[in-house]
Amino acid sequence: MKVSTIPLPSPLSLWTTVRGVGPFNVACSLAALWAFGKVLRALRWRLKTTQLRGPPRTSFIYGVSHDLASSQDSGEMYERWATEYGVAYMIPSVLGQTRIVLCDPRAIAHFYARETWTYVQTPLSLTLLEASMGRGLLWSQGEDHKRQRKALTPGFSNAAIRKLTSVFYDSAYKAKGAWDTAIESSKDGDAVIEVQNWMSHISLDTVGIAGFSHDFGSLDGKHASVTEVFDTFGNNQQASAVNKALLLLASAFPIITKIPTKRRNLMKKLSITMGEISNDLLIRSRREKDSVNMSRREEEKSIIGLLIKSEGQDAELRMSKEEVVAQMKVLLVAGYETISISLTWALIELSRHPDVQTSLREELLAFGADPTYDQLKASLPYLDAVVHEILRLHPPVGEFIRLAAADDVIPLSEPVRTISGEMTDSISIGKGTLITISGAAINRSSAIWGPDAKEFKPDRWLTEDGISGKAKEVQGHRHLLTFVDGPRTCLGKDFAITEFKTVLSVLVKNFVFEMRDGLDTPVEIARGIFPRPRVVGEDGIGVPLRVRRYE
Ligand code: HEM
Repeated sequence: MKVSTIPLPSPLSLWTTVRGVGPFNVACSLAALWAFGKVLRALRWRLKTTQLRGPPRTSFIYGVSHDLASSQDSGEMYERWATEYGVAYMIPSVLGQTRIVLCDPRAIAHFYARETWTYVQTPLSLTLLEASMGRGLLWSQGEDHKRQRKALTPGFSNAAIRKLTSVFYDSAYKAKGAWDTAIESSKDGDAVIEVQNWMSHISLDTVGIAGFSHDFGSLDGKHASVTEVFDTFGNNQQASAVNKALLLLASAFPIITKIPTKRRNLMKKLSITMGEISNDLLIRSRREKDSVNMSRREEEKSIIGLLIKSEGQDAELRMSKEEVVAQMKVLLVAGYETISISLTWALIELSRHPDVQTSLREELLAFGADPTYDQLKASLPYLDAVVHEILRLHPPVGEFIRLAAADDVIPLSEPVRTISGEMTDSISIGKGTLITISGAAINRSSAIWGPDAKEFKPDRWLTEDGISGKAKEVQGHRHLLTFVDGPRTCLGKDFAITEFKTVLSVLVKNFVFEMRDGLDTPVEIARGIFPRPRVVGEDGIGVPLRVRRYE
């Protein structure tokens, strides 16, 4: 039998055809193909995804994203919508995109169990994370994330943090020394101290020494280039309307992040500065690792020491030099801003609640000596309660958006009404769905934490009934989403809580804090890399407190 073959066009004939058709027609055909693909994907998404109710768009272009981005408390908006539309709902986002918001403990637990595999970073997050920190732990997903996390984990073990506790105390006592001097030189016996700046110095020097055996010296008044860049972000509050619009539109078109805006230039500067610091530290630590001097070798117990070790024999955990540098950037960003924000909020809330401040001081003074790592964990219940109440009310990172990389079905603990009016106790998620979880909304939800959810009440942590039944359904450290949950749960959680407790205990034992302009001084949210508190009317991220010695 004769098999007829269809002759393939030669490259030359193809080129001739393309030339004949003309570039305009080729461009039109490609655009039509792209649009067709988009329509097909949208149709598939509609078929595969439960269509839920939700708030109407307030802007044709941004949906409700602009309202959320400019709100002082997006958590409150998410909570209000949950009351109206149920524990899972849809919000209109930029350029016709839709996001599903989960406010249900069962759904959230299901979601976090599938993080980095079914639910992954959005293209915009990937672009921004890579530009600022490289392809480190926060950027990686799936198997790659698992490998990187395994290599870093020993640096955060209980034994490792127990050893680092003295570093936390050293930073706290340096700040105490400087504040003593400031108070002594004032004739009124007190001083107005801009505490946010000091909390940043404490957290930067601590993460430098504990993470890489590098003293940034910011508590000794040294200028650290990394703080300059972070501060520029913090002081860059009045981002122009154009910049804000570009950032929002970038969620639909990540390529927009390549436009050289002021924010992008700052991100670039941040990356270069952190890259330089990381490189210097890497070279020094390698030199020390090779040194025959045993006391030097002991420094390998710092987080970077362990990272560098992972460059060695164990092929499974092997990381490239770029990855090691990226992890150092991740540690700097994760360990610097978050703790500094939490400590600042703690000093604000203690100034607003003098009774809580007094009770905390009484517990610390009754305890006597500076508590050890194990005592900080188990022997100071009121300190523990204050710290967790701050972490609940003021999570430094309040909201996460992820993309479904595969179809899924998410179970709910209570049914919700769909757009067509039926009740459902699970929602189908089509590949490509954007999912939002607001830790701030869940941590402060009255439906979950009870009617006093918005109040600063450390006592709730002291009794079994202080935490309501619904809150107990929230999975995550102490039923909070502050450190999230699942494979991406904060690796530095024990580091963070120990540092938080150490610094707070030294400061509250030795000083009394008051809002400079009275108990009711309003505090607002200023937007830097992370949202930070700021006393209304202050420049940048100023939080001035009146501080006197406790005698
Ligand atoms: C109050 C302080 C802190 C809070 C509230 C916090 C919160 C978080 C959150 C929410 C994440 C998840 C990020 C995401 O999924 O995109 C995270 C991840 C991470 N945090 Fe923290 N963090 C704190 C302090 C620290 C400190 C002090 C360190 C290190 C010294 C640290 C190291 C990390 C690392 C390495 C990750 C990445 C984990 C992964 O992707 O597997 N964090 N943190």
